[in-house]
Amino acid sequence: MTVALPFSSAAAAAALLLVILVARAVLTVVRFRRYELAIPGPPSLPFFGNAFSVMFQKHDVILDVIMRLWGQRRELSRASCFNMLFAFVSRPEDVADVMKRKDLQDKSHFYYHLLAELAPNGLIMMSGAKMRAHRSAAQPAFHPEVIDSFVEVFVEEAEKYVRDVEQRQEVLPQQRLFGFTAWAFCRSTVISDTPTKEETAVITDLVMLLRLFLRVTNERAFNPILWPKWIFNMTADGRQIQKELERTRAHVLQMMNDRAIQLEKLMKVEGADFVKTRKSLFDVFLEKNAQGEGMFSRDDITDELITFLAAATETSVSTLCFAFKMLSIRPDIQNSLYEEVRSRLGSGATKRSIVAQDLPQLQYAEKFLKEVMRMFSTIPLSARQINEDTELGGHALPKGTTVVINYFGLHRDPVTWPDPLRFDPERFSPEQSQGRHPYAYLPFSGGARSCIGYKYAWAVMKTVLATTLRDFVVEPVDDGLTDHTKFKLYFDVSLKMEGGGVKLIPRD
Ligand code: HEM
Repeated sequence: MTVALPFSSAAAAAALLLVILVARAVLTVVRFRRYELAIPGPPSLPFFGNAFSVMFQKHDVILDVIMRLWGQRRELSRASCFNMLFAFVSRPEDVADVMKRKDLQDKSHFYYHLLAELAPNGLIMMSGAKMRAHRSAAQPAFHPEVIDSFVEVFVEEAEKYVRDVEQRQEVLPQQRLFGFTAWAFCRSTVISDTPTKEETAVITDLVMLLRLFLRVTNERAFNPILWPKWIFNMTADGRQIQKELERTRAHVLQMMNDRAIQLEKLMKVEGADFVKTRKSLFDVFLEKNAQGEGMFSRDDITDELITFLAAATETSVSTLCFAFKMLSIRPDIQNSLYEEVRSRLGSGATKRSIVAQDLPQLQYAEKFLKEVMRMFSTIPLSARQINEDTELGGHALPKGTTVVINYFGLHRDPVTWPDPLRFDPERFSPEQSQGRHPYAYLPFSGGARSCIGYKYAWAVMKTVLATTLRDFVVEPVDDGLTDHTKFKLYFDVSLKMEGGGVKLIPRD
């Protein structure tokens, strides 16, 4: 028999429940605050933490705010926001600890869970056994010998790109560098033959979508109202991304399916060793799919194509844009670099294209690009997830904390880099590099989650830089940006600057 509670008893039960819930919430806030305040950091409020400093900012000021509040701190420091704890590390010793520890290899939920909406099964977001399987399958495609075999394609694309710039005589636009890197990537790792019209359209759409997605994701990461997907999908950007993503994914999947059929035919004609000798990244993935390996479904491979294309283009283009801008305002450096290029590739009627053997000889180009990536850390920040209560940099950190690796701060740390805002490629001469902490310079991150494509990136960047300098003088545009310490920097995953155009004046 059920007994109806009199109203007053129901109200008392509800009130008790409410008290318990409030008490639990208060205890959570108090416990969190104890952890938080034990770590040095800028002033913060209970529960809200630093939300009012960082959240709801426009995307082009977030980096400034972060660097102002946390960038100058060498010791591990904390940020917080709605009871989420963030630990910033920027000292080589602490960064080394993060890179080496097995329990700190998973990417953070914060930020990365938004990136994951682009390609949830891509390597950047993966963890555990699947991540290791994908990395080890991809690794052979980035072997130095394989990369050397791609240089011909990089050169063809670079020559195409310089001719294009020559004809149009325009300010060097990012868009062209995106075209160059995207095609160099696709022709070397996805589609071996001359791309069809349909493939061209798919890749062009994908590059446009990536640009939009990364810009919008950065804004969204710092706007909690847009964190729930269903709210974001109601915004104009959200609707556009959803629509474009569905369409583009379907086309990429179709491209994969076509390639799988083509591959099957080629393997019948050329034997099972076909993939082994070619080692194109996506052929290796497709072969694993054909062998029934569960970790390589066609959906996984589609996500990998999107992930690798984003990782390869976004970073290389950002670095190259800073490189060209620096050359335009530092004629002394440009002259040294040109001398190196001329001594290998010649000039005027006797000039030739770059070949793989030239790349290791471009030593000054290497020092210059290293200094570009130090001064303008291509990826200024990345983040890992703490899955169990732990200790880092002498501080207790609870499960759920996000560790933010501050490469931007690491690369401008005055202890490692005296006069850090001075731009000087000679910092990377063998003499000056001696004794430097091995984790003081990490443009490609480090440890088990380091950049898998770094050797590839070197080859692409050196090829396009040398080919451009062989044919053009890089000159500044009339934008008043003559001092690199005054560049207005911001990030949307990779570092960018406002403006940044240069003029390319033909040498001959
Ligand atoms: C200048 C060029 C490049 C720079 C500065 C760069 C930098 C980085 C950094 C810092 C990370 C770690 C990101 C994180 O921890 O979330 C990373 C990861 C990655 N990069 Fe690169 N990258 C470059 C070019 C490339 C290229 C050309 C490719 C492929 C062809 C590539 C593929 C990847 C992939 C797949 C990952 C994820 C690895 C993992 O999470 O296990 N990157 N890159």
